[in-house]
Amino acid sequence: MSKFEKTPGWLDWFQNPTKPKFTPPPGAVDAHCHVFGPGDEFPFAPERKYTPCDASKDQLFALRDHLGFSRNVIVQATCHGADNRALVDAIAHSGGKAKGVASVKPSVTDEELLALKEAGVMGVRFNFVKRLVDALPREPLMEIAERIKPLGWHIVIYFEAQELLELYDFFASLPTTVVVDHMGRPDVTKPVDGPEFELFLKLMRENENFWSKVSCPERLSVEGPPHYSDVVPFARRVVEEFPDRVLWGTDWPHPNLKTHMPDDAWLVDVIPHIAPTEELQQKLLVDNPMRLYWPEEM
Ligand SMILES: O=C(O)/C=C(\CC(=O)C(=O)O)C(=O)O
Repeated sequence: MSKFEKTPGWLDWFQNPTKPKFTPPPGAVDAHCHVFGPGDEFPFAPERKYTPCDASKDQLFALRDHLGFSRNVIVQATCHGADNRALVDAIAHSGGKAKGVASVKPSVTDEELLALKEAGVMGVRFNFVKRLVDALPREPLMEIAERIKPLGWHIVIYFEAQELLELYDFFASLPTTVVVDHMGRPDVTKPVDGPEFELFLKLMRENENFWSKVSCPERLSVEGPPHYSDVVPFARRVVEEFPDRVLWGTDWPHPNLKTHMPDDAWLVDVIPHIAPTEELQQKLLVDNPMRLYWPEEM
Protein backbone atom coordinates (compact mmCIF):
# COMPACT_ATOMS: atom_id res chain seq x y z
CA MET A 1 0.00 0.00 0.00
CA SER A 2 1.46 3.35 -1.03
CA LYS A 3 1.56 6.14 1.54
CA PHE A 4 0.11 8.41 -1.19
CA GLU A 5 -3.60 8.58 -1.82
CA LYS A 6 -4.57 9.10 -5.44
CA THR A 7 -6.56 12.15 -6.48
CA PRO A 8 -10.27 11.24 -6.25
CA GLY A 9 -11.56 9.91 -9.58
CA TRP A 10 -8.03 9.11 -10.79
CA LEU A 11 -8.00 6.74 -13.77
CA ASP A 12 -5.17 4.18 -13.65
CA TRP A 13 -3.27 3.25 -16.81
CA PHE A 14 -4.68 0.42 -18.92
CA GLN A 15 -3.55 -3.06 -17.87
CA ASN A 16 -2.71 -5.60 -20.59
CA PRO A 17 -3.07 -3.46 -23.72
CA THR A 18 -3.74 -5.31 -26.98
CA LYS A 19 -1.22 -5.53 -29.83
CA PRO A 20 -1.41 -2.61 -32.27
CA LYS A 21 -2.26 -3.40 -35.89
CA PHE A 22 0.33 -0.86 -37.01
CA THR A 23 3.95 -2.01 -36.72
CA PRO A 24 6.33 0.87 -35.98
CA PRO A 25 9.52 0.96 -38.03
CA PRO A 26 12.63 -0.55 -36.41
CA GLY A 27 14.17 1.80 -33.86
CA ALA A 28 10.94 3.73 -33.17
CA VAL A 29 10.98 6.18 -30.25
CA ASP A 30 8.10 6.92 -27.87
CA ALA A 31 9.10 10.56 -27.38
CA HIS A 32 6.58 11.56 -24.71
CA CYS A 33 5.93 9.42 -21.67
CA HIS A 34 6.30 9.68 -17.92
CA VAL A 35 7.16 7.65 -14.84
CA PHE A 36 5.26 8.15 -11.58
CA GLY A 37 7.23 7.14 -8.50
CA PRO A 38 6.69 4.53 -7.30
CA GLY A 39 5.70 6.99 -4.59
CA ASP A 40 7.27 5.00 -1.76
CA GLU A 41 10.64 5.09 -3.52
CA PHE A 42 10.43 8.47 -5.25
CA PRO A 43 7.92 10.60 -3.31
CA PHE A 44 5.62 12.93 -5.20
CA ALA A 45 6.39 16.63 -4.76
CA PRO A 46 4.65 18.57 -1.95
CA GLU A 47 3.62 21.30 -4.42
CA ARG A 48 1.94 18.85 -6.86
CA LYS A 49 -1.57 19.52 -8.19
CA TYR A 50 -2.49 15.82 -8.49
CA THR A 51 -1.46 12.53 -6.94
CA PRO A 52 -1.26 9.76 -9.52
CA CYS A 53 -1.14 6.00 -9.31
CA ASP A 54 2.35 4.50 -9.49
CA ALA A 55 3.76 3.92 -12.98
CA SER A 56 7.26 2.49 -12.74
CA LYS A 57 10.15 2.36 -15.16
CA ASP A 58 9.81 -1.40 -15.54
CA GLN A 59 6.14 -1.02 -16.46
CA LEU A 60 7.08 1.66 -18.99
CA PHE A 61 9.81 -0.51 -20.54
CA ALA A 62 7.40 -3.47 -20.76
CA LEU A 63 4.90 -1.28 -22.62
CA ARG A 64 7.65 -0.05 -24.97
CA ASP A 65 8.49 -3.64 -25.92
CA HIS A 66 4.86 -4.70 -26.18
CA LEU A 67 3.97 -1.86 -28.58
CA GLY A 68 7.00 -2.51 -30.78
CA PHE A 69 9.03 0.54 -29.82
CA SER A 70 12.77 0.66 -29.09
CA ARG A 71 13.33 3.77 -26.99
CA ASN A 72 11.64 6.27 -24.68
CA VAL A 73 11.94 9.96 -24.01
CA ILE A 74 10.72 10.36 -20.45
CA VAL A 75 9.32 13.78 -19.62
CA GLN A 76 9.28 14.99 -16.03
CA ALA A 77 5.67 15.17 -14.87
CA THR A 78 4.54 18.00 -12.61
CA CYS A 79 3.59 15.60 -9.81
CA HIS A 80 7.35 15.20 -9.21
CA GLY A 81 8.00 18.97 -9.29
CA ALA A 82 11.68 19.71 -9.87
CA ASP A 83 12.79 16.50 -8.14
CA ASN A 84 14.07 14.56 -11.14
CA ARG A 85 15.22 11.44 -9.24
CA ALA A 86 12.58 9.06 -10.63
CA LEU A 87 13.36 10.26 -14.14
CA VAL A 88 17.12 9.89 -13.70
CA ASP A 89 16.69 6.44 -12.15
CA ALA A 90 14.56 5.32 -15.10
CA ILE A 91 17.12 6.53 -17.64
CA ALA A 92 19.93 4.84 -15.67
CA HIS A 93 18.13 1.50 -15.83
CA SER A 94 17.17 1.70 -19.51
CA GLY A 95 20.40 0.33 -20.96
CA GLY A 96 20.79 3.47 -23.08
CA LYS A 97 17.25 3.21 -24.43
CA ALA A 98 15.86 6.24 -22.63
CA LYS A 99 16.66 9.92 -22.46
CA GLY A 100 14.88 12.57 -20.45
CA VAL A 101 13.43 16.05 -20.19
CA ALA A 102 13.70 17.52 -16.68
CA SER A 103 12.04 20.30 -14.71
CA VAL A 104 14.33 22.70 -12.91
CA LYS A 105 13.92 25.69 -10.65
CA PRO A 106 15.72 29.00 -11.24
CA SER A 107 17.88 28.11 -8.22
CA VAL A 108 19.33 25.01 -9.95
CA THR A 109 23.14 25.06 -9.84
CA ASP A 110 25.47 24.57 -12.80
CA GLU A 111 26.71 21.36 -11.14
CA GLU A 112 23.15 20.03 -10.94
CA LEU A 113 22.57 20.85 -14.60
CA LEU A 114 25.78 19.06 -15.58
CA ALA A 115 24.82 16.03 -13.50
CA LEU A 116 21.44 15.89 -15.29
CA LYS A 117 23.20 16.10 -18.65
CA GLU A 118 25.54 13.30 -17.62
CA ALA A 119 22.47 11.26 -16.65
CA GLY A 120 20.91 11.55 -20.13
CA VAL A 121 18.70 14.62 -19.77
CA MET A 122 18.45 16.56 -23.04
CA GLY A 123 16.14 19.42 -22.17
CA VAL A 124 13.88 21.18 -19.69
CA ARG A 125 10.12 21.52 -19.67
CA PHE A 126 8.30 24.81 -19.12
CA ASN A 127 4.69 24.19 -18.21
CA PHE A 128 2.07 26.91 -18.69
CA VAL A 129 -1.03 24.82 -18.02
CA LYS A 130 -2.62 26.55 -15.05
CA ARG A 131 -4.28 23.48 -13.53
CA LEU A 132 -0.82 21.80 -13.37
CA VAL A 133 1.55 24.46 -12.05
CA ASP A 134 1.71 27.87 -10.44
CA ALA A 135 2.77 30.24 -13.21
CA LEU A 136 6.47 31.12 -13.29
CA PRO A 137 7.35 34.64 -14.42
CA ARG A 138 9.05 34.88 -17.82
CA GLU A 139 12.31 36.46 -16.68
CA PRO A 140 13.54 33.48 -14.64
CA LEU A 141 12.40 31.15 -17.41
CA MET A 142 14.48 33.09 -19.91
CA GLU A 143 17.44 32.91 -17.53
CA ILE A 144 17.06 29.13 -17.37
CA ALA A 145 16.81 29.05 -21.17
CA GLU A 146 20.09 30.98 -21.52
CA ARG A 147 21.81 28.69 -19.01
CA ILE A 148 20.74 25.44 -20.66
CA LYS A 149 21.55 26.60 -24.18
CA PRO A 150 25.31 25.92 -23.91
CA LEU A 151 24.49 22.34 -22.84
CA GLY A 152 22.94 21.77 -26.27
CA TRP A 153 19.56 21.24 -24.60
CA HIS A 154 16.14 22.17 -25.89
CA ILE A 155 13.00 23.44 -24.16
CA VAL A 156 9.69 21.57 -24.13
CA ILE A 157 6.69 23.85 -23.68
CA TYR A 158 3.22 22.82 -22.60
CA PHE A 159 0.31 25.23 -22.96
CA GLU A 160 -3.29 25.32 -24.13
CA ALA A 161 -4.38 26.89 -27.43
CA GLN A 162 -6.27 29.77 -25.86
CA GLU A 163 -3.05 30.92 -24.14
CA LEU A 164 -0.91 31.06 -27.27
CA LEU A 165 -1.62 34.62 -28.38
CA GLU A 166 -0.48 35.95 -25.03
CA LEU A 167 2.63 33.72 -24.93
CA TYR A 168 3.56 33.95 -28.63
CA ASP A 169 6.30 36.60 -28.44
CA PHE A 170 7.90 35.02 -25.38
CA PHE A 171 7.99 31.64 -27.09
CA ALA A 172 9.41 33.12 -30.30
CA SER A 173 12.22 34.73 -28.28
CA LEU A 174 13.42 31.47 -26.73
CA PRO A 175 17.03 30.87 -27.78
CA THR A 176 17.07 27.08 -28.20
CA THR A 177 15.20 24.41 -30.10
CA VAL A 178 11.66 24.40 -28.69
CA VAL A 179 9.34 21.37 -28.69
CA VAL A 180 5.60 22.00 -28.26
CA ASP A 181 3.66 19.34 -26.38
CA HIS A 182 0.54 17.98 -28.09
CA MET A 183 0.37 20.62 -30.87
CA GLY A 184 -0.39 23.28 -28.26
CA ARG A 185 -3.59 21.47 -27.29
CA PRO A 186 -5.95 22.62 -30.07
CA ASP A 187 -9.68 22.73 -29.53
CA VAL A 188 -10.55 20.12 -32.16
CA THR A 189 -14.17 21.24 -32.33
CA LYS A 190 -12.85 24.33 -34.14
CA PRO A 191 -11.83 24.14 -37.81
CA VAL A 192 -8.35 22.89 -38.64
CA ASP A 193 -7.95 25.88 -40.97
CA GLY A 194 -9.48 28.36 -38.51
CA PRO A 195 -7.62 31.22 -36.81
CA GLU A 196 -6.79 29.39 -33.57
CA PHE A 197 -4.87 26.50 -35.12
CA GLU A 198 -3.49 28.82 -37.78
CA LEU A 199 -1.72 30.78 -35.02
CA PHE A 200 0.05 27.60 -33.92
CA LEU A 201 0.99 26.77 -37.53
CA LYS A 202 2.33 30.31 -37.90
CA LEU A 203 4.49 29.80 -34.81
CA MET A 204 5.93 26.66 -36.41
CA ARG A 205 6.30 28.29 -39.82
CA GLU A 206 7.98 31.48 -38.64
CA ASN A 207 10.31 29.79 -36.16
CA GLU A 208 12.33 26.97 -37.67
CA ASN A 209 13.67 26.09 -34.22
CA PHE A 210 10.14 24.93 -33.25
CA TRP A 211 9.12 21.29 -33.25
CA SER A 212 5.79 19.72 -32.28
CA LYS A 213 4.67 16.50 -30.67
CA VAL A 214 1.66 15.21 -32.57
CA SER A 215 0.58 13.27 -29.51
CA CYS A 216 -2.34 12.93 -27.13
CA PRO A 217 -5.42 12.24 -29.25
CA GLU A 218 -6.89 10.67 -26.10
CA ARG A 219 -6.61 14.06 -24.36
CA LEU A 220 -7.72 16.26 -27.26
CA SER A 221 -10.51 14.22 -28.79
CA VAL A 222 -14.16 15.04 -28.18
CA GLU A 223 -15.31 12.10 -30.28
CA GLY A 224 -13.24 9.69 -28.18
CA PRO A 225 -11.83 6.17 -28.60
CA PRO A 226 -10.81 4.04 -30.30
CA HIS A 227 -10.06 6.09 -33.44
CA TYR A 228 -9.98 9.66 -32.13
CA SER A 229 -10.80 10.70 -35.71
CA ASP A 230 -11.49 14.35 -34.86
CA VAL A 231 -7.82 14.84 -33.86
CA VAL A 232 -6.42 13.26 -37.03
CA PRO A 233 -6.76 16.28 -39.39
CA PHE A 234 -4.86 18.48 -36.92
CA ALA A 235 -1.98 16.07 -36.41
CA ARG A 236 -1.80 15.16 -40.09
CA ARG A 237 -1.62 18.81 -41.07
CA VAL A 238 1.39 19.31 -38.78
CA VAL A 239 3.13 16.12 -39.93
CA GLU A 240 2.66 16.97 -43.60
CA GLU A 241 3.76 20.58 -43.31
CA PHE A 242 6.69 20.04 -40.92
CA PRO A 243 7.80 16.43 -41.53
CA ASP A 244 11.30 17.01 -40.13
CA ARG A 245 10.15 18.71 -36.91
CA VAL A 246 7.56 16.34 -35.48
CA LEU A 247 7.71 13.76 -32.70
CA TRP A 248 5.21 11.20 -31.44
CA GLY A 249 4.61 9.75 -27.98
CA THR A 250 2.14 7.63 -26.09
CA ASP A 251 1.84 10.01 -23.11
CA TRP A 252 1.69 6.89 -20.93
CA PRO A 253 0.54 6.68 -18.11
CA HIS A 254 -1.89 9.40 -19.25
CA PRO A 255 -2.22 11.61 -16.17
CA ASN A 256 -5.46 13.42 -15.40
CA LEU A 257 -7.71 11.81 -17.99
CA LYS A 258 -11.31 12.18 -16.97
CA THR A 259 -13.47 10.25 -19.46
CA HIS A 260 -11.60 7.04 -20.27
CA MET A 261 -8.21 5.39 -20.22
CA PRO A 262 -6.92 4.30 -23.64
CA ASP A 263 -5.62 0.89 -24.57
CA ASP A 264 -2.19 2.14 -25.75
CA ALA A 265 -2.51 0.04 -28.92
CA TRP A 266 -5.33 2.37 -30.05
CA LEU A 267 -2.91 5.29 -29.90
CA VAL A 268 -0.30 3.45 -31.99
CA ASP A 269 -3.01 2.65 -34.52
CA VAL A 270 -3.67 6.37 -35.03
CA ILE A 271 -0.12 6.82 -36.41
CA PRO A 272 -0.74 5.66 -40.01
CA HIS A 273 -3.65 8.11 -40.22
CA ILE A 274 -1.56 11.11 -39.20
CA ALA A 275 1.61 9.97 -41.03
CA PRO A 276 0.21 8.12 -44.02
CA THR A 277 3.43 7.17 -45.83
CA GLU A 278 6.37 5.03 -44.75
CA GLU A 279 8.66 8.00 -45.29
CA LEU A 280 6.64 10.20 -42.92
CA GLN A 281 6.45 7.39 -40.36
CA GLN A 282 10.23 6.91 -40.49
CA LYS A 283 10.82 10.62 -39.87
CA LEU A 284 8.20 10.91 -37.13
CA LEU A 285 9.15 7.81 -35.18
CA VAL A 286 12.85 7.31 -35.86
CA ASP A 287 14.84 9.99 -37.70
CA ASN A 288 13.52 13.08 -35.89
CA PRO A 289 13.65 11.79 -32.31
CA MET A 290 17.06 10.22 -32.92
CA ARG A 291 18.41 13.54 -34.22
CA LEU A 292 17.12 15.39 -31.17
CA TYR A 293 17.76 12.86 -28.40
CA TRP A 294 20.54 10.52 -29.60
CA PRO A 295 22.64 12.84 -31.83
CA GLU A 296 25.74 10.87 -30.83
CA GLU A 297 24.38 7.85 -32.73
CA MET A 298 23.57 9.72 -35.93
O1 LIG B 1 1.13 14.16 -19.67
C1 LIG B 1 0.90 15.22 -20.24
O2 LIG B 1 1.53 15.55 -21.21
C2 LIG B 1 -0.15 16.05 -19.77
C3 LIG B 1 -0.56 16.31 -18.52
C4 LIG B 1 0.21 16.11 -17.30
C5 LIG B 1 1.50 16.79 -17.30
O3 LIG B 1 1.94 17.32 -18.29
C6 LIG B 1 2.31 16.83 -16.08
O4 LIG B 1 1.84 16.44 -15.00
O5 LIG B 1 3.45 17.26 -16.17
C7 LIG B 1 -1.90 16.87 -18.37
O6 LIG B 1 -2.39 17.47 -19.34
O7 LIG B 1 -2.46 16.72 -17.30
